[in-house]
Formats: sequence, C-alpha cells, structure tokens
Amino acid sequence: MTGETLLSLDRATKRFGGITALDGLSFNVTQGEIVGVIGPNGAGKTTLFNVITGAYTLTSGTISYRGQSIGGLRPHRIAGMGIARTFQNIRLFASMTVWEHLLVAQPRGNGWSHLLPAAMGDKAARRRAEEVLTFFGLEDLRNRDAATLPYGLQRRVEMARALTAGPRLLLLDEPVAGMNADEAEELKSLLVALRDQMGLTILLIEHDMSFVMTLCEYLFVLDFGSKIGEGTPTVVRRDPKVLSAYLGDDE
Ligand SMILES: Nc1ncnc2c1ncn2[C@@H]1O[C@H](COP(=O)(O)OP(=O)(O)OP(=O)(O)O)[C@@H](O)[C@H]1O
Repeated sequence: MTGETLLSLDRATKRFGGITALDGLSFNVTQGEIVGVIGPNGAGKTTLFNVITGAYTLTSGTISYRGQSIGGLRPHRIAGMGIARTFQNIRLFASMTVWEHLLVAQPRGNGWSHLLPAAMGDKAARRRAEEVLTFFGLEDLRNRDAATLPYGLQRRVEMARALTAGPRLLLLDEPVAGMNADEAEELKSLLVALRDQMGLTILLIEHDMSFVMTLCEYLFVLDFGSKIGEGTPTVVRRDPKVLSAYLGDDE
C-alpha cells in the first residue's frame, strides 16, 4: 500500500518565546517510504519530531496522521495510533534486560503508568516482543543488561523497543550517531527490512550524509524551521539552496 499520504503537516509553526523553531512547515510523508529530514544544527528537526509525537503542541498549523488531526493529542494517544520514536541520546533503563525493555515499551490503556506488570503477563505483548527480538537478531542477548551492551547494540535495542508497540510510522532521531561504519551498514539493511517486511514508513533525522543519501528515497531539508528543499537524494544533492545552507557547511 504505497502512494498514500500517511503523515501530513500543514503550515506547522512552533514558537518558544521569541524563537521560531518551526516556521510554517508543510509536507507529506508517503506510506511505505524511507524519508530523511536533514538540515543544519538548530534547523528544527528534533522539534518536528516533538510536535509529531505530542511532546510539544503546535503554536499554529495542523498535523494529520492517516487523515486524522493529531494536533493537541497526548503523547500516549499518538503512540497508540501507531507512531513510535527513538531519541537522539540513548534512553535505556539501568539494570533491565533486553527482554524486559521490549515488554515495558508497549503502550496500552489510557497511559503508560501500569506498563511493567500488565505487559509482563500479557500474552500478545510477549508474542510481539518475541517477534521483534528475532527480527532484530537479539535472541542471544535477551537476558543481558541492555545498558551494558556495546553502543550499536544499545541502539538496536532502542529501535526494537519502539517496534514492540506495532507502529506504522517510525521516527528515528539520528540513529547512526556514534555507530561505526559496519554498524551503520547493518542498520541500513535492518531499516530496509523493516519497511519491506513489516510495511513500516520511516522518517529519520540524520547528519550522516552518506547514510541518508544511500538509504532514503526522499528527503526534506530544513533551515531555520522552514523547508528549503525536498526531493530524491539526487535532486537534493544538486539543489544550490541546500548546498549553501547545509552541505556546503559540512563538506
Ligand atoms: N524546549 C525548547 N525551548 C526553547 N527553545 C527550544 C526548545 N527546543 C528547541 N528550541 C530551539 O528551537 C530551535 C530548533 O531546535 P531543534 O533542536 O529542533 O533543532 P535541530 O534541527 O534538531 O538541531 P540539532 O541538529 O542540533 O539537533 C533551536 O533554536 C533551539 O534552541
């Protein structure tokens, strides 16, 4: 089911006092695509994820997901509708195994409050966690303390945890940060598999240009909270506006 719009922003604006982090941003994400969001530091990329997931409320404009407005909904409601995310900095719990991480992450009911006991006894949750564990090749590490694993594996656990809720849209905030070249290549294959086999749509923020350019089918380029370019990597790479705003600074 590709070709349909999954996520849509219309003139999305987010201000923090005098700072305009998102400035009338409009774009559509098509179902089944792997889409990159790039732009210089402070361009508004993380703010974008925060407004999509309900961590922040828009100052003006709208966000819709599967045709339904999600502006103003609480984060757990949005997560429950099928939007999952990972964060720029790893957020794993101390002294919890990989398996426990996969069980606690699944939102249910009206909030996150009773996650651990409910999920532990929930057959469907365990089945889903088992599937994700296998998909991510983490079976042998299930009883390991997640926070003590090598960096690349910790990132993998985080992503697996996001997946246990069964999302349609996965938001990844700088998934490659801190990874070595081999880990980045493995991640790339994993993301393609997630899209191909689980039908996920993936929106990712990333500073690693070679990763973005070889993985993503479509890119949005932000600068000062506005979209300054979009298109396939080939198109974006040649866009003079993008080059001067971002790639030019970086390479
Ligand atoms: N909670 C907040 N309060 C005040 N200002 C904020 C807040 N969050 C973000 N900003 C500001 O909004 C702007 C966009 O920040 P944001 O973190 O979204 O950029 P970014 O593109 O993700 O940057 P980076 O690539 O460095 O992570 C910046 O000027 C930032 O200082």
